[in-house]
Amino acid sequence: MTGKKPAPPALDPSRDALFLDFDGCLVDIAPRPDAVIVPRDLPGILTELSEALDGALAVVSGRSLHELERFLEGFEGLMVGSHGSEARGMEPPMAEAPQHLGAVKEDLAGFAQEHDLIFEDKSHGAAIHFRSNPAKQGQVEAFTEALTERYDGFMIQPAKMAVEIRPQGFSKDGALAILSDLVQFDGRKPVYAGDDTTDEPALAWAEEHGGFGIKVGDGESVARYHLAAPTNVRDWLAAALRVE
Ligand SMILES: O=P(O)(O)OC[C@H]1O[C@H](O[C@H]2O[C@H](CO)[C@@H](O)[C@H](O)[C@H]2O)[C@H](O)[C@@H](O)[C@@H]1O
Repeated sequence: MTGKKPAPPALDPSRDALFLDFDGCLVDIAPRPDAVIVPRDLPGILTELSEALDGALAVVSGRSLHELERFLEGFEGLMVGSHGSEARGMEPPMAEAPQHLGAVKEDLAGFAQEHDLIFEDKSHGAAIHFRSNPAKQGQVEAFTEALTERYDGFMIQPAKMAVEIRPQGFSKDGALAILSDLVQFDGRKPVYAGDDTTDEPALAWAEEHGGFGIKVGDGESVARYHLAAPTNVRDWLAAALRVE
């Protein structure tokens, strides 16, 4: 169990590279995607840390890039969105929105409306959230599965009380590999913090590339370290600045 795993060692800004998931890692999970509460000092902490790491810090999220930019307004550092297909501060992994995206969104939005569920419109995909009615999970899964069979180039991304449809061929660990080729990451030890199954390949990537992973919250993980909640992650980040 992750609960038995230790807390991570202090971040070393002179040697580490830091990759941070957003939902469930930097901010608490909320009842709806638009209801997350971003602590006022978070963009400032990320900015200071990014400077301390000479730019070797990136937020890596399943969120659309424009949503991340809105939530973290004031932080101008590296960001990867849409589960690795969008980025700011590096070459965007996916140059254009996927073909058939409009049709996929239209079908998903219609399904969500019909079943009184939340539809999340995303830059390269979309999500249906069933947190308000978990009994709908099976229907959401069947519908989204059928959509990915109808439209080439998309895949299912299971999420916390949601199912997402996103483009094939992109991933958070793939984004870490691209980021690591940037000069500011050269020779640094990758440290990745994340809470969800979507973060596991990136946590594994950090472990396999000389660094370590930090699993946030409950659940099995390949990460060797553990923090219980986003507040503990933010404390860990702030502690690294106090040492500076
Ligand atoms: O990669 P992440 O930064 O962890 O983003 C993953 C998905 O997070 C969001 O959904 C989740 O958080 C919501 C707000 O707390 C919550 O209401 C929902 O149930 C969770 O699944 C976001 O809406 C997605 O777009 C992200 O891909």
